Amino acid sequence: MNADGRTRLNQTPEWTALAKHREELADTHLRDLFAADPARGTGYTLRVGDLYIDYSKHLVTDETLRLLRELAAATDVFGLRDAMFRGEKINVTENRAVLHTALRAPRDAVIDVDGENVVPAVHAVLDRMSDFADRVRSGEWTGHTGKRIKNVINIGIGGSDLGPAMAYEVLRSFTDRALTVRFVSNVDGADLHEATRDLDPAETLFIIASKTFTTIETITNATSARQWLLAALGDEAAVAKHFVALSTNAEKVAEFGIDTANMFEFWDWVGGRYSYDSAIGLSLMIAIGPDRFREMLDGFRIVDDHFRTAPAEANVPLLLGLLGIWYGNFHDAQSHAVLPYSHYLSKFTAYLQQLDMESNGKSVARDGRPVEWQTGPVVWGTPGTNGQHAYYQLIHQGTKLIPADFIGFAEPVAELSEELKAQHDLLMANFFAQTQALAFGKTAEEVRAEGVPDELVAHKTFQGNRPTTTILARELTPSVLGQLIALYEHKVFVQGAVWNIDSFDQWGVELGKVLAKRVEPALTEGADVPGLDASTKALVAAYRELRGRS
Ligand SMILES: O=P(O)(O)OC[C@H]1O[C@](O)(CO)[C@@H](O)[C@@H]1O
Repeated sequence: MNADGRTRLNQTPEWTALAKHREELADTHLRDLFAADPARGTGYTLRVGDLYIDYSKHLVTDETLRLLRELAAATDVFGLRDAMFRGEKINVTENRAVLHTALRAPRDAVIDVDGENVVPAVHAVLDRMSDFADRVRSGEWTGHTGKRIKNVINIGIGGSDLGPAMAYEVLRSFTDRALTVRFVSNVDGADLHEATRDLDPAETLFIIASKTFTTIETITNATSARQWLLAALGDEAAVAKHFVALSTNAEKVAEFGIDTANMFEFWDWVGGRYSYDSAIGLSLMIAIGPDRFREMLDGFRIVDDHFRTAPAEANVPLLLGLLGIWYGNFHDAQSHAVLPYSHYLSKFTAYLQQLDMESNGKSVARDGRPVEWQTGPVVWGTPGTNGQHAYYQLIHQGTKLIPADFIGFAEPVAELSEELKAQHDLLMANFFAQTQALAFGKTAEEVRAEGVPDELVAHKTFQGNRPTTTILARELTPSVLGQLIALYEHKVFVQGAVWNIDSFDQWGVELGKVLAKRVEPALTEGADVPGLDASTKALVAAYRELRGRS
């Protein structure tokens, strides 16, 4: 038993039953499963909102899915889900509610945290953001010298960067093309340099995005941005027209020198990696306009409602979470690939890396005891067609099992020329061909029948049996983006709930931050930093020598 009264996951009968079932299926190939059930291609599909989900190419039977759902029931995934939606403090190590779902709740919803309904505050901030975004977009909000704002630079890192940066890329064809929108995250000065070098400070608005407003990378970049602005405009008063803040920490925002009247608030019950539909999305809202931002929120809500109400057999986030558990815990899969067949989704997987790996990269259970089971996978991937010519070889014929999500759209983006739209069928032909090849492979007999010489048959054989989920939507819209993100948010939730870990803290990033602060004086002043290990000490000495400092 755990301290929280739960039987340890790997000692539950449901876990043992899955392990046994896995052995029974060891010799079953996807070819067998499809041969045994001609309706599998349509039967193993679900819909949520505008998303068509095909999970037929997974190494599962009805019995597998039943056993996985029993594991979810035994670990009370839906109980924890309801607690999350109710605003209970399920982030146990930080004693916080987890309420990103309140960010897209309708105006009349009531969600209490510590006895207070948070929904009116959410909508008040959304309304302020909308007003501000409209003023920037229309040119009513000008810079200090009266020039129109033409450039928006979001300075933030992690959850204060990846979400809006990803969504801006995804929805680029919906953006105001007259605006230049850039994202600076890296404390490497090159990032800010490249983002500002061709811009006029008088036309540039900086959005400083930081939940805590203490993150050193962001504060350092924001300070440099202010110097860049003031070097050109020479008047401290210019900051008020060129800097706004997105944060939970009004005190630190004021300390930095941004008027809190120019601050857009969010709350400690919004995790950084779950925050781009909060005030953190301001740069995106300026780019696409408030209406499209709200369409995106509607998309999130469609999947929230589905996750909250759909029965286990039809619940897509539950299914996707459980499939990941099937491979990670019962097939030793170490990673999960996300492979979008859309150029606009080029930053999608990078965003999911934080969402998934910062949430579920944990090795102690909620009761503080070490887990004895695998938790979150390594999430990776890039747009599919490029990946085909790079790392797909390993997915097809390597020794590792890599479950993958394929995401594609029936329609090309509306603004493409007819000629470029005509390329879409080729893109999607690749999309469908890849999951077929991964699932069914090519047998030695089929290779031989093509007249391939004996010595090459093994090389040209594809084992197949590589599992994939296909997620297909008609077109890439703000709503569909919201649906996709909520789908992955809740999938990550399901897995954390089964593994009994706290998916909403991130203590693992702290040590490096503390050490960086300690090491810096060793680099700059040659200070003798206590506690530096021999390797790091030698590296610091080499660095100083290379910089001519010793
Ligand atoms: O928004 P903040 O407070 O600057 O934090 C940025 C990021 O840093 C982290 O705390 C750790 O990397 C993330 O969880 C967060 O998204």
